[in-house]
Amino acid sequence: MSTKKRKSKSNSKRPPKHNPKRSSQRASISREAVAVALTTERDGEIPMPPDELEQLCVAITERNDNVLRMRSEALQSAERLASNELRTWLREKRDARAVDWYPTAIEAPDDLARPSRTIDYAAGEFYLQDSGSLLALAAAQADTFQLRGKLICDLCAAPGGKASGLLEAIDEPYHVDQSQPRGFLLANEPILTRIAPLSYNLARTGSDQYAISNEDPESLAEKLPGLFDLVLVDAPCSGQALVAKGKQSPTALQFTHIELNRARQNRILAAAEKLLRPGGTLIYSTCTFAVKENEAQVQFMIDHLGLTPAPVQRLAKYQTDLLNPPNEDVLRCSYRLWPHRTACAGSFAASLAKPLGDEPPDYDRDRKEASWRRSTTSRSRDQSMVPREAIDQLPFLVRPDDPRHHLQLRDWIIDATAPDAPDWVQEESFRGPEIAHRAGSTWKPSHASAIRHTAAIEGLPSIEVDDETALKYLTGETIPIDNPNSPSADGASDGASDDAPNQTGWQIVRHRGRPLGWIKSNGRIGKNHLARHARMQ
Ligand SMILES: C[S@@+](CC[C@H](N)C(=O)[O-])C[C@H]1O[C@@H](n2cnc3c(N)ncnc32)[C@H](O)[C@@H]1O
Repeated sequence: MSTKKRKSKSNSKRPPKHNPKRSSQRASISREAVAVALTTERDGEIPMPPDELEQLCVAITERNDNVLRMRSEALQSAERLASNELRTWLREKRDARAVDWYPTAIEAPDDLARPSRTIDYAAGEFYLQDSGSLLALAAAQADTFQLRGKLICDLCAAPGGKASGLLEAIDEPYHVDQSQPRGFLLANEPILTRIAPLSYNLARTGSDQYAISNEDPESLAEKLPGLFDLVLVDAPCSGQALVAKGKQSPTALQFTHIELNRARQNRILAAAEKLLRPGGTLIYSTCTFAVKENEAQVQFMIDHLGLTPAPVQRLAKYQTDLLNPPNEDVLRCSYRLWPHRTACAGSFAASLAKPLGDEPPDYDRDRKEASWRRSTTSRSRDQSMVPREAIDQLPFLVRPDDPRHHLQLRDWIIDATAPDAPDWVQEESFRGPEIAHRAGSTWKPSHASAIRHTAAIEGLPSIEVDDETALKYLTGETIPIDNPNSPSADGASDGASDDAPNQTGWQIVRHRGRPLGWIKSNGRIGKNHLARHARMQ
């Protein structure tokens, strides 16, 4: 962990340095192609000075290190972290490394070589992402307490970089202070194969205040019109900012590609407007540079969807000036991060509001009439769907009578929906946080059920491990069970006497009280059941 690593800085306080070793595709992106992408019309003027355009063409192929978007609990008490490097940075030098537009994210300390290979990362203390993608979260004010208790829809959510930030924003304050209202997030992703990473990233937050849907935006808007306080459209786009990551080819700069994306974005935005309650906020973002997919879409929302600009004061210095001809309404609620100015991959975000109508729907009612207060008929019907074998095999986990969740069976997966989830989560059969699944004839606890917030896993069998054992576990190894008196998460002894046999069966591995995943113990060793995608590579 202490190996020195050269980092390119992603904070606007430090302008990027050109690193030729990182410019693998540099030769394949021409200044002309970027220029076309930046014009609103095929033959329009290039709205950026030529020398700046040149800098952009170089920067577009540079790689930047991801930053650490910290969980608020970690920021409040750095002591809970295992990494000395991170603890020191958070205690003493956090401001110097904070991302300018999203101060609860920091650049990785130089002496923390691979943040993704730390116990703290496995324990969900931070999420790694390009600092550019934090622009949309900043526009949504996800690093303040303004979103707590809100009902939010992330319409294009996979793999969940922004959805997990929104989920923390609506729910984490509750876990720090339980008098705070709880919010709820619907994370929608129309492409089925992208749901698994989305589920994992949402589960990592430890929250159960979410559901996942796999719908086309238009059909979702028909089911849930006028409900949400905030809708995020982090749209599929030509992805010009992803060229350096190798996730997009330079064809992302072609006119036809941009045009196809623009048309798709129009449809998604129209659905997003329908999902919003009057007075609600729409955050639109992309990771592309084309004006047609950015400022021109904001113009579309104002002209055709009746939305109004909702400027975000703190982002004023990132306000865009690229529109030809300029339109004040568009420019004052639209923000850009440029890779040649800030050393992130580059991104766009805009904030708009839906005007208040005459009769705002009583969206609060949906949340208040939560599932655990609803009629016993629907509750017992859903709970009875849980197979008897699942309850018999995992009696400590699959408990239909537990008021802390509402169980649902789907495709041999048992979800545990939050008790105060809105009714439509069950009615529409959206997926919730997974607690168990069937493999062959055996029911197994799911990874997500181990890594929930401490209150949700209270009372479940667990074993506390030291740094060395935690690292072993995270790389997929079997671990020794040699400490029957190890403290459980709340610091209490597990009650075993010196000569008592070690616990057997399913147990949650915890490090400093923070859950990491499951093992199955035979009393001497713990067989590793950490989900493959959660392992350190
Ligand atoms: C830019 S990515 C979203 C990234 C995500 N918000 C994050 O922060 O991790 C766009 C997502 O939109 C999804 N998508 C593709 N077509 C869509 C459509 N017609 N409607 C909504 N989403 C779509 C893609 O599958 C992709 O997961």
